[in-house]
Amino acid sequence: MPKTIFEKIWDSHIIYEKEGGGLSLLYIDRHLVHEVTSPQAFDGLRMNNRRVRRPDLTFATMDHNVPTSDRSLPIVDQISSIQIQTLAQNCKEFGITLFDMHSPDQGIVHVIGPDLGLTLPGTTIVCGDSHTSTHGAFGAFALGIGTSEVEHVLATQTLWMDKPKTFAINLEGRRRNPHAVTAKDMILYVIRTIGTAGGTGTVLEYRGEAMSELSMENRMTICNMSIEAGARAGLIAPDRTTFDFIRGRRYAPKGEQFEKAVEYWSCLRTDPNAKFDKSISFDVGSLAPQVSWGTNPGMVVDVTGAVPHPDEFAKGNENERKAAVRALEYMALEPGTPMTDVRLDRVFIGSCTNSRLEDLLEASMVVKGRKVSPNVRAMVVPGSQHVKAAAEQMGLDKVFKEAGFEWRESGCSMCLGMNPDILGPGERCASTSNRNFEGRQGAGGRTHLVSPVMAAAAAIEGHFVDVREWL
Ligand SMILES: CC(C)[C@H](C(=O)O)[C@@H](O)C(=O)O
Ligand code: SF4
Repeated sequence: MPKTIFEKIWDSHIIYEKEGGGLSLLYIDRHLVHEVTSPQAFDGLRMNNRRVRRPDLTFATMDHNVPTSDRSLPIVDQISSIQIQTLAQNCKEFGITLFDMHSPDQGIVHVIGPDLGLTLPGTTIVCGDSHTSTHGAFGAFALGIGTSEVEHVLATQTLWMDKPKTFAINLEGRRRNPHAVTAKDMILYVIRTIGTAGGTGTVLEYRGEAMSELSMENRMTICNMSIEAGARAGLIAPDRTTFDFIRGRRYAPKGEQFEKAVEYWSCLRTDPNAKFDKSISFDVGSLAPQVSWGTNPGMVVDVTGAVPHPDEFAKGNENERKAAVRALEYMALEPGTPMTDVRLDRVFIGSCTNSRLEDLLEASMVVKGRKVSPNVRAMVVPGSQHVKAAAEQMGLDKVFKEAGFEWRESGCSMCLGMNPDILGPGERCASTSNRNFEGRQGAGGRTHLVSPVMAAAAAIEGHFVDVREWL
């Protein structure tokens, strides 16, 4: 029977499956760990006198709570400081490799996995973090799990789960201006269309002409936000671009092993007649840069559009209309206002969605030779120390600093308010991250989700602009 790539990975990892449905037991190839969702899992192991089953398949980093300023200084916030120390102690006690705050390999968990070659096609990857879906860009089944599941995986290297359904997202056509209309715009448009619950219970497979021309960085941006469409995971079949990215990375197979792996990885594609439970098609040819106006990642318009009126949603359902009213109030926006008139206080280029080298390079091209608007405070936070070093080697730090951006150490930073980088109440921010929920970047802060080039242009102008005119 023809199979989708997801079904191939699923079938090759099943240890136990009950006839007639119910939970299945899945083998896990890679477990990534960070400081926020792991402390209770390790406590659970200790209480039951258990060890970590496969410390060699488990890797940890510190990302959510770490400051992005001078790391030789003590961490002021008590909770952050405790979480960080606890992770270090747990990794030591249980024999897990940790990339700590001072390691040259430290970074956001979903950036360092691919950086280090820990993320490989055809594998199952879990982490106590919803954006684990990022790793699906390599043709892996990668999903976020809760803390009790983290404990289960630590103890057994397996996971109980319901088999998700499959959902094909066909992205066809070619973008007219791929520098200005980015992978971020593609995924924001998908979520705007299918909604934040559109992918519930499914694994999204992104397919089509528009996907094959994307770099791995771009593919990661797309898979990263699968979770914002409500999906369990998102994935993309691996191809030459994938194999070239992996070759030579620290934990990737080497030499003959690599060639053998590529042979296997090349079979990881959906068979021609395989059936998806759902499918939808998009033409990206005329796609415009996207900007979120509300408080969930589906509340998005074209940058050339205007803040919508709640009545536009009345046809859908009353709850949507009410959500729009509340979102507009929180965001302090008037219906009908052109998006290009929305003025900003802050700009954040970073997060596991858009903090890789290519993101920073693209943004730097917009910034080069220009100055950040005097009304805006703007920062760039590379996703990992590797990204930071590579960007510095290319002189990108200078481009950003000369324009008036802050250039910081790697971590989750202002993507969420778990470290010193936060918005003040009422501050409005153009952010390259993935969530614009109320208070996400700090209590009372207002988030607009955009691509790195849009964020860069907005920093310069002090408001949104159609970046197609710049690039
Ligand atoms: C802290 C963590 C549990 C959380 C997640 O799972 O996504 C965070 O990374 C986020 O982006 O909100
Ligand atoms: S960068 Fe943001 S979305 Fe990504 S793991 Fe960190 S907090 Fe979560």
